[in-house]
Amino acid sequence: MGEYIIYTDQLSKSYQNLQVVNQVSLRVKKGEIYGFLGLNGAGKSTTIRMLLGMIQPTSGSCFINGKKVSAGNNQLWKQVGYMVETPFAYPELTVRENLEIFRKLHQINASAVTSVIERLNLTSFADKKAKHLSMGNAQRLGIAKALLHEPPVLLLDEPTNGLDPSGIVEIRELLLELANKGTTVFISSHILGEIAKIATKIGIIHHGRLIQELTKEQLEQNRITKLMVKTRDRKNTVSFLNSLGYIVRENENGAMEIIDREAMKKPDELVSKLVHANYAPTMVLVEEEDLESYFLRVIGENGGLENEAII
Ligand SMILES: Nc1ncnc2c1ncn2[C@@H]1O[C@H](COP(=O)(O)OP(=O)(O)OP(=O)(O)O)[C@@H](O)[C@H]1O
Repeated sequence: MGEYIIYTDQLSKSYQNLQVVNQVSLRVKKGEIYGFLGLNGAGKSTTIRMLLGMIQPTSGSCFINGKKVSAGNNQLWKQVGYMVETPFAYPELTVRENLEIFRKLHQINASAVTSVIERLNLTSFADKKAKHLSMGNAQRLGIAKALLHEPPVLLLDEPTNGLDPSGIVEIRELLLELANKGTTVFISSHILGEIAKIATKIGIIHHGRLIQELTKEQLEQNRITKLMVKTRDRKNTVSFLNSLGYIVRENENGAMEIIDREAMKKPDELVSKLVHANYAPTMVLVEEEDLESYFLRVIGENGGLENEAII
């Protein structure tokens, strides 16, 4: 356990008969950015709330920096900065006043507020009431609060919700900088593309189970390529390809998309079969599976999307 900053052992949570987190064993090392991915309702927030001692697990346990997480462990809060789904703020108070309250509560030095405001690009909103902030800036305030005491561990639930593209880049760079300095970052999202840009490790949770845990490098290796083909007679080409055992779907550009490991290895063979059957391709493209497709494929291989909100 020693080398892990965040460690959970068979962590489980049930509500009535519904098991929402099922024997999740997470291992996160110092300085790692761990991307915790899952569809809506997969169990991400419940796991994060257990890591923060906000919810009692039904069974199993979690440790942060070697200390067991429990509701009464006040020391834990010094180690962890967190932001869970809705960034917490006093709506009638300004950004600065919100941060001041937190600063006094945790006896942090006075300069911390101004520096975190600058860091999160909130200077021009510092005197604005929290209730008048845009969703993206409210999110920044939430992250500012999490960072105020410069904790060694950051737990962020969907931190880029509501941020515009430049805000997403800013937060990404900030998290990378923090991780480079040794902060351990645990970040949940349902958008793999965004997480993959910064995460050094990725865990995929589905129906409460951790179905895959892999490093950035493994993710690259596991991504499969796909073959895209266009012909002049799409309908019959699809039937022909189906008769050969290929699963074909139409993509948004009207091309036929074939995901098949064997076909990828020898795209020329597939093309020559098409030519011989009089379905000569007007376009052939080999494309690497995008991260979103990878995520959905892994989930599909583990029980599929039934009863899920599609992301
Ligand atoms: N207090 C509760 N009582 C009953 N069921 C709950 C409770 N809290 C969460 N759940 C259920 O647990 C499941 C997991 O919820 P959770 O919020 O952990 O998912 P999530 O992965 O964070 O989803 P999202 O991306 O939508 O936030 C959901 O089916 C949810 O309805």
